Amino acid sequence: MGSEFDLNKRHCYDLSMSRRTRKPSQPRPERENPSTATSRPSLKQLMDSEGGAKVIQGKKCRNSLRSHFEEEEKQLRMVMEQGREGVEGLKMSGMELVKVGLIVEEAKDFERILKDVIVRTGGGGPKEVWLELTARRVLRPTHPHGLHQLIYYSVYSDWDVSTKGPPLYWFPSLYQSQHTNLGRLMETHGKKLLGSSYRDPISSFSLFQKFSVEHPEVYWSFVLKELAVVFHEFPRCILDTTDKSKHGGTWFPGSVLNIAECCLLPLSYPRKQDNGLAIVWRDEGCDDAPVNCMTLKEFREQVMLVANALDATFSKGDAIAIDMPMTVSAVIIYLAIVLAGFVVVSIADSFAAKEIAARLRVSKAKGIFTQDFIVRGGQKYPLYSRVVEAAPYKAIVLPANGKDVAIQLREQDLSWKDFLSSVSHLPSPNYYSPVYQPIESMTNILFSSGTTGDPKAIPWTQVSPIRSTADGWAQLDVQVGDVYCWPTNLGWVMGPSLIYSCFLTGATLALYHGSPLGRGFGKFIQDAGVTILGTVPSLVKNWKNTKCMDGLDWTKIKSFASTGEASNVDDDLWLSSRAYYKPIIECCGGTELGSCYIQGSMLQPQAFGAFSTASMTTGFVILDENGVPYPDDQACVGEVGLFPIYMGATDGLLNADHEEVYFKGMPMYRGMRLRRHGDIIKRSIGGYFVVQGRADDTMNLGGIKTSSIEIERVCDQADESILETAAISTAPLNGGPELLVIFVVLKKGFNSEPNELKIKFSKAIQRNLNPLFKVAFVKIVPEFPRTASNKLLRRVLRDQIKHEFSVRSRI
Ligand SMILES: Nc1ncnc2c1ncn2[C@@H]1O[C@H](COP(=O)(O)OP(=O)(O)OP(=O)(O)O)[C@@H](O)[C@H]1O
Repeated sequence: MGSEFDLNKRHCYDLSMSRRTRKPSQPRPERENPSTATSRPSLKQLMDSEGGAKVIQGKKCRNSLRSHFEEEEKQLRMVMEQGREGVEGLKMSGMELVKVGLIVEEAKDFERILKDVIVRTGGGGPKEVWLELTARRVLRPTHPHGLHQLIYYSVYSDWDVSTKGPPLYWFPSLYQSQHTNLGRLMETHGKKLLGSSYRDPISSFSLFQKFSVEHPEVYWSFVLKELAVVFHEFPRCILDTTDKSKHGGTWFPGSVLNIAECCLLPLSYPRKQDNGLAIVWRDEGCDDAPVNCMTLKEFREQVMLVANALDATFSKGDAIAIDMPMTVSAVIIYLAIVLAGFVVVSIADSFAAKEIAARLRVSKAKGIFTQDFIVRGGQKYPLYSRVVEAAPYKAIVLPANGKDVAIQLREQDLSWKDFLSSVSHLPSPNYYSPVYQPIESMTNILFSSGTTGDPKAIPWTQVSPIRSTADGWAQLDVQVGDVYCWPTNLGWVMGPSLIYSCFLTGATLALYHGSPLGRGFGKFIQDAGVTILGTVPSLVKNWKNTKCMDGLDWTKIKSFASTGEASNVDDDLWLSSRAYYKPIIECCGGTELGSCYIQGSMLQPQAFGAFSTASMTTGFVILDENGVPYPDDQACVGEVGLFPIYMGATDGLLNADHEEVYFKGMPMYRGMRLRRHGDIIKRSIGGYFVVQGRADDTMNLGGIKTSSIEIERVCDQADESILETAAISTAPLNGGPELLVIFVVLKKGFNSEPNELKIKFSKAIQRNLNPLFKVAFVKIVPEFPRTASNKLLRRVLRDQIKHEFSVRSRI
């Protein structure tokens, strides 16, 4: 099995192999330059300057330093040779520690601690050593990333992924697990439901997940009570499967509610008090000002004010768009639209006028909320002018800064100030009676990213928010008292999901009004005391590469989350290390599912860039090329086929044939027509999953089906000049086997020749994946085409290269 971690072996410092023995062609791992990663001098600097060495070392001279480290290394070797199995890769010298940025005294201490850890875990393997290292907080967020890399990759240097599964970096404790949302639920009901098979939340997690797939109505009846879902009329039952046209089932039939009202009401369980913190936020540029706070009561009154103003401007049932950054006002508008029985049309603020127009047309939106400008990274970008180009019927325009908009509006448009003043004559403008609707009513029209084709217009009912929140509740463990931040936009599924995940669980929503790329964002995470931080892989890459978060304290974070694209192991190592190795819960799903179908879990050990379970109540199989499912316990790679009964999944699309997109041509399994999701996933030994990309991105190289992501993982590591790669295959003009083409974006300040890279890529792919694969062509580009949500568009690269080949053939 092509192993992701084998590649990282090239990151590994086999510390028994000194620098002298490293072959020149062997790439050094990408790591922080000690001299820039820390203001402390490196050993080389110390040794180059006699004076420097004296400052740090007092009387110790170069030779005694060396002999000290040699002595320590000898002792360590003795410990490890005393018949204990130990961890070979950890035989490191103090020199190596100094090389990654520790000062000499620290290196000595560190070496001692490592030795102690090895002794204490004597007989144990890498997992035990890593667990001990993290439990003792040996590696600190302030340590240079090079040290984290050195230790992690060394600990796991001899780890065989093909027999042991991916290396694990986080392990739940029994105590911790019993205090998670899902752990508590399992402790309360586990024995009753699973009988004597139930032991504890960790050992019985998989069994409980399977139970939830087989008895979703039981699971959801429990979880509903844990969330702030208040029915105006109770459902007749949890699940009704009599309507066979609805593959996913009819959920909570007959119930009536207003899901926005559920967000706004105070409640005893989960505890939501009027004076509790609903939202904390900060504007970019005010990084030293106190964090702004809004209580639940203040928030509710604002939402109700806007709901009244909506009634004064629109007709019931209208679709109303929002195209602006995800600010406090945007969240208020979102919930006000739902509270008042209108439908939100979510449009990401990065779209061009044409894209906005397409979304307004499909949704038949009667108006749009937008801003005059977007302030991001210290720059001001026009937004209103872009929106107006898309010709909405009516725009309500908020100011990016200050009290009023800074531009001239069209005649039919309203400023935010005028919009709100339309209800100032009401006796209680801050009070609104919610519009209760059947649970299946549409509340939001979202659009998929468009990675595989035209974006789909996806209707969210009142079921979707419940499903979305429940995933966060179960797997990210969102609880009362948490401060939850995820830089995103209402135009992406994470936007609405984040709103509901906070207000239906009693957590506080944290919003940064500005760019999440810079230090200002990181300082907000620190100052707001964020406990759950959601990310996308490109953000993490940027934070790590620019080092903009160095020195900030993120240790209140109890878990991270990542979604959108496959994560990079080393970037995640960096992220997790910011908070003493907290878990990064990978989430992968779809806008049309309202949820994740695979996730990480706080009840299972976690591996970087991998998913540990199907989400609660989700069942799926992995299909081979003939559509036949692999056995559940077999390591394999194939396309996902979801079990169709799925709480929160769509049963209609506004601009495409739902049946055709998700069900037509899918195989039957145990009497069910499976639901298409389009992802290729790999299941490893131990049941961990890695997403290998979309089925459309699969390549056929010399008759062997290969995923682009697998090739990219190898190529990303092939040379230090590489920031990222994209692999596609194309049929040659004159026919024959598909050709493998690698697109490359280089790191700033690096230069490389395509032909040199071609040789390096071919060698790396042959060594790590398949000796028969050969790179046909390498193209260096300044950046990759991406969807507005930052997903790589391989289909655009495929078209580009096809065009380029055909032009060349004509010359
Ligand atoms: N953590 C993740 N790791 C890898 N891939 C992910 C992850 N999260 C999401 N994805 C990818 O994104 C997809 C879901 O994205 P979204 O719902 O926006 O639709 P899309 O499939 O990108 O767009 P469209 O259906 O329009 O082509 C997943 O099916 C998966 O391919």
